[in-house]
Amino acid sequence: MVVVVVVVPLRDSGRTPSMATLFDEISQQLDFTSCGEEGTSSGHSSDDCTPMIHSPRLSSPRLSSLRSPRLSSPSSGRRAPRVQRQRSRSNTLCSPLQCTSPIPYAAWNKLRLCDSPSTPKSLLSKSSQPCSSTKIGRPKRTLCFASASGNFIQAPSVNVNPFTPETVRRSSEQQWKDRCRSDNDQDYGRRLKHSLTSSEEDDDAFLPPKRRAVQALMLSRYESEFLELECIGVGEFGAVYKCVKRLDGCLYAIKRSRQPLAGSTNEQLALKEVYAHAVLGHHPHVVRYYSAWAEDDHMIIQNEYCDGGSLSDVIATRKMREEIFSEGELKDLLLQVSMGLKYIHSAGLVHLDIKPSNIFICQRPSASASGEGESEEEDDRSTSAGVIYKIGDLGHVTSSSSPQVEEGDSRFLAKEVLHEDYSQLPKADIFALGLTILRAAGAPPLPQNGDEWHRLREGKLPKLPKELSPPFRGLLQLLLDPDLTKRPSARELCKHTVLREDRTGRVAARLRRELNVEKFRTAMLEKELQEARQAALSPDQYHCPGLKSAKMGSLPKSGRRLVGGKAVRSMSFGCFVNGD
Ligand SMILES: Nc1ncnc2c1ncn2[C@@H]1O[C@H](COP(=O)(O)OP(=O)(O)OP(=O)(O)O)[C@@H](O)[C@H]1O
Ligand SMILES: [Mg+2]
Repeated sequence: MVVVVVVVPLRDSGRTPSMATLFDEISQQLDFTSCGEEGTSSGHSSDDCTPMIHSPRLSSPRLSSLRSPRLSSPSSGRRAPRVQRQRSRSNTLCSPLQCTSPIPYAAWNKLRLCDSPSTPKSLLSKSSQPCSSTKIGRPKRTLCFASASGNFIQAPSVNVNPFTPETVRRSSEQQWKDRCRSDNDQDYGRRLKHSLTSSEEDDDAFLPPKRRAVQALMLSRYESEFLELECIGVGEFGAVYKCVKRLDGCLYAIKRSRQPLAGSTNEQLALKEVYAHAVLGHHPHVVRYYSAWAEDDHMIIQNEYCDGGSLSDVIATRKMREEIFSEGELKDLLLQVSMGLKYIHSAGLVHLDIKPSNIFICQRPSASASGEGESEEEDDRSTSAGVIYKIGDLGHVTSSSSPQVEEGDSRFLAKEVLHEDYSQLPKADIFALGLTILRAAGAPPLPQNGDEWHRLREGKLPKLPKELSPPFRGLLQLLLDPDLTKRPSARELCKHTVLREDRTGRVAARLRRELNVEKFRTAMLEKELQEARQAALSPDQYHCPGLKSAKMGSLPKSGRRLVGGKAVRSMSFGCFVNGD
């Protein structure tokens, strides 16, 4: 246990020191040498104290002129002074180099002494507990920050992701408890007592309602980390920008919510999107997520940039050129999106906003498109059409077991969702996927309501510019079946023969090639073996260091290659025939 005693030598000023003078004196004695940690205990992120990442490049007129006015104004009008204010505050409180002037009394007035044996660093880890509740043997003194109202400011708490398996488990446990509570009032008191004594804290820590609102605690990370190139799309929720990350030089799609977040339903949507991305991890057919943060009361999500735009863009372009997707392309599209959906559904989630503008295209396979999340169905994807379809815009994702449904686009909405039947939500994604394929096949724009809307939900397919083969049409019909139990699951679609027949041909060709290579390799080994046997039978004819081993029935050592032994090659023995 270390007790830090601050000795304040009072100057002989000829007057009794006031509290203000005392604070000024103390502030000159204290040395804030670790701004990263102490700074955060004040409720700011470590970004508040980052003079070392302040690059002169960022403030150069050339780059600032490249920044889009969309993100830097008009909001920057509000943001700039705030950033300035935070910088100056952090300089005063944090930077060891810039702590030359005394800390103003106003700032020190916000410092309270409270009872805790913690250092500022350990305070961070205990930030969820109020200072007064810290259990200690005897009073110790340390510094906490207090807000203007006199309340202690705790380090930012952590949001609860409702989609993690642990949260889902706890959430359904809680639901079960609630059900039991209403079923059996007599039992209620006993269980309440039990839950209070045993698991109340745990539940509090895991249940979503207490999640913290998104706060703009940070500086403009967007501007300092990214160079905006262009706006690539505007959706209902946000605008999406193509950006280069200054550090790694790679392209990203950065989505920024259009409306301020705090307390709005947009905030819930934004959080849902982030939660879902974070839980889903990487899959070749789901747009990859890198990071998310709040800035100026707007959510910013950094995603993989898909260079082919959205399926909706491609449908529009093709329509203009009077081109339509071939049946092979449509099958490929259906198969790839089914793989993405299979992955999402297997994580216990549903997308609920599948439509062409939420399916993205990568022309060139990126690192994330190869190797990660591969399953047995995808091993020959590289030989298929050459584009990768990815499911994006996870703003409506919800858990299939305890759904909180925010209906997606009504044009793609399954009827059962409208009727609030959430018993088989994955099948709503399948229905929306069926309509998406029909749009790609050239179906006219879908209605938002009315008779035509209902006709589609009765399983009546629209007229297409080019007839599809009966098996494929039959499959699409199944995806739109009014009886949701008849719709195939994403898993079944991934294995469906109609979608797999092309693949089967490709796999057969690849297997034939591999078989030929293996046959050739076997022939070479047989030849090698035969010659080794011959050498063993007539040892006088051979003088070879590997002969001994050849006699013992194995290949001559000198004939073996240490590197590339399995590669197909012309064979040569490194031995000499007597007399040569
Ligand atoms: N990762 C990406 N790569 C390339 N383009 C993208 C990407 N993400 C979004 N876009 C473009 O931005 C548009 C809007 O994106 P997104 O669907 O994520 O926003 P949204 O506001 O949730 O849309 P909505 O709610 O209307 O579906 C897309 O249709 C697409 O054109
Ligand atoms: Mg969208």
